[in-house]
Amino acid sequence: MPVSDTVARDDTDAEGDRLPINELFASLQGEGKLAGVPSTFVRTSGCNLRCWFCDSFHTSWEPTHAWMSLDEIVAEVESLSPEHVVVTGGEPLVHDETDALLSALADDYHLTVETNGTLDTDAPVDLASVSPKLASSTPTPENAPADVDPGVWTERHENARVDLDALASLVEHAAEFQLKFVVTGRDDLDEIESLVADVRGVADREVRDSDVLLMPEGQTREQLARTRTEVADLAASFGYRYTPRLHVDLWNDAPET
Ligand SMILES: C[S@@+](CC[C@H](N)C(=O)[O-])C[C@H]1O[C@@H](n2cnc3c(N)ncnc32)[C@H](O)[C@@H]1O
Ligand SMILES: Nc1nc2[nH]cc(C(=O)O)c2c(=O)[nH]1
Ligand code: SF4
Ligand SMILES: [Mg+2]
Repeated sequence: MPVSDTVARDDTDAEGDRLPINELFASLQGEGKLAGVPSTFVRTSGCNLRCWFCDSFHTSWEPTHAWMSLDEIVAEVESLSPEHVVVTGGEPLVHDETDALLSALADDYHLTVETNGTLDTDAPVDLASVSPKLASSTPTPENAPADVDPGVWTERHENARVDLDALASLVEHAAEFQLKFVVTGRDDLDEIESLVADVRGVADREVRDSDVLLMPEGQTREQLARTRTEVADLAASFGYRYTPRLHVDLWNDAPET
């Protein structure tokens, strides 16, 4: 599994606000405008969507986690050396406590939030890394992960996956932003063009083509090898930016990478 299926820590009995944490580790940012930058990753568990391709199965379809207090999370982040912190999930913004975590870290770190763009935040964020989900992400009985029946999630995911107000708020609020689309093939591009036009229509901030990133779908090196050249060619022909998935190239689907 690309994220941890069992969690190597105990629930805290500390006082105060807590978050369900699937993993907390140092690595290189693998995706987006900051690809290659040493970063500490805080991965919350739990999501309001169910992408069929989710590379973090144990935060969405089958969540695992330990409950950690915000003080414990901050202390563990401090014990690792990177100046950049990436708060991800699951969907980190489903938890009210994520705002408090971001506020606690803001003075000392560059903060990236990885979000599916359906929820917004008032907390301080340096890079809003927004990955709106396309129709091609919707789970069906045919594409769902092994041993999973998507059930109500086909409709729930489809209804919830795009919220233009939340997208506008995220784009306007953070110091910097990127719109990072997971691309499965040429058919995704019409929806990306239309969604980017919609965001330009509602957001009170310029969205440049270079803020739009196309990322190949693939949880493993083998899967990425099948999608990345087509996605790179699409980025070149549409004038958008391509982002690799460096961590998959380097460490395949190992946990804590
Ligand atoms: C696991 S998600 C967590 C953050 C948030 N829930 C989201 O979807 O943006 C982290 C990043 O991985 C991307 N991702 C998930 N599964 C993927 C896959 N199979 N191929 C490529 N990117 C994937 C997401 O689109 C997102 O940019
Ligand atoms: N190395 C590395 N870079 C990443 N960038 C975004 C990630 C995520 O899961 O949100 C991620 C991840 O899981 N690992
Ligand atoms: S929104 Fe993110 S965490 Fe949730 S299922 Fe999709 S990729 Fe996974
Ligand atoms: Mg990841």
